[in-house]
Amino acid sequence: MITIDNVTVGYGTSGFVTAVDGVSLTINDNEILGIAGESGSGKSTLMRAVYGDFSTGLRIKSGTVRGHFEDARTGHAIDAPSSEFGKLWWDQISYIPQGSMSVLNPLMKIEKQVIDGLPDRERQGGRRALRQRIVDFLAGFGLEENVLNAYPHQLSGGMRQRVLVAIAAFVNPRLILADEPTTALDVVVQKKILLMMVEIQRRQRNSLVLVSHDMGVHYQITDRLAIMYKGKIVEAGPTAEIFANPQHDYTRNLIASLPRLHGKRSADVVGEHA
Ligand SMILES: Nc1ncnc2c1ncn2[C@@H]1O[C@H](COP(=O)(O)OP(=O)(O)OP(=O)(O)O)[C@@H](O)[C@H]1O
Repeated sequence: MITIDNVTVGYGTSGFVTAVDGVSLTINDNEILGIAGESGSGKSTLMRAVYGDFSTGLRIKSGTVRGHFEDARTGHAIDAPSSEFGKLWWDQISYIPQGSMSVLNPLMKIEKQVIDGLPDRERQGGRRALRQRIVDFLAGFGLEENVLNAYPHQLSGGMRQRVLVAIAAFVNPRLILADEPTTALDVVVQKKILLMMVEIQRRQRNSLVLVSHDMGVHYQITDRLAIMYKGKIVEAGPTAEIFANPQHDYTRNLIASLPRLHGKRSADVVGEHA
């Protein structure tokens, strides 16, 4: 679905500060791919490059990020570099950035933000019908209709985060990029939201890339895992294999820093809640 080939990404117009250094990685159809690594290792930068968001001064210095999708309406293959991904936002790719409060407009009610953010075609059946579809969809996330009438500050952090996940999933994109979607939340709420994301992925059979520094989260829900260290991917592979046989010292340290692996892998966890 996405091929990242030897990509070097950084910031700056006059100078260039490297944040991601010669990374190659594939995002496959129908998988949950985890990206782990310490703060500043380049995880968010890699996500922005994969999303094709160059608004932060981000620049791909060398290498390529290419997407391979299928147009849901025509069935035609779409093959594009990340500089053209803006056209694929919503339909094919959606993004849940870090920090719900910084993403949601504090001065605007949720309803307006959700509806205004959707592509025009979603509004073709009329605003009322769309609103009802959103209400039904939010119900699946344990969110009641009155959430739509609220301003972001009137919701808890967990509710805001669920709203963001719901918006990202509503139009059934083929790829959802989630950058630390639950980091600021307590573990109970975190678990609920992650389960929701796993359930969406299993239902929509799309791809979810989950950035988290929490190896426990990766152990529980990801199929494959890439470990970043100082701008590079130091190892990548099936999550179970990386936990069973970590190759890199940094990965070994990350795993050793976990207090105890007491969780179950996603199939069991989701099964319990099905
Ligand atoms: N908008 C920006 N302008 C300039 N430099 C940036 C910008 N965003 C990130 N960087 C730099 O790029 C490097 C990688 O940052 P990035 O946010 O991608 O790491 P991260 O692994 O996601 O960290 P965290 O876990 O703290 O979010 C860091 O040195 C950071 O200072």
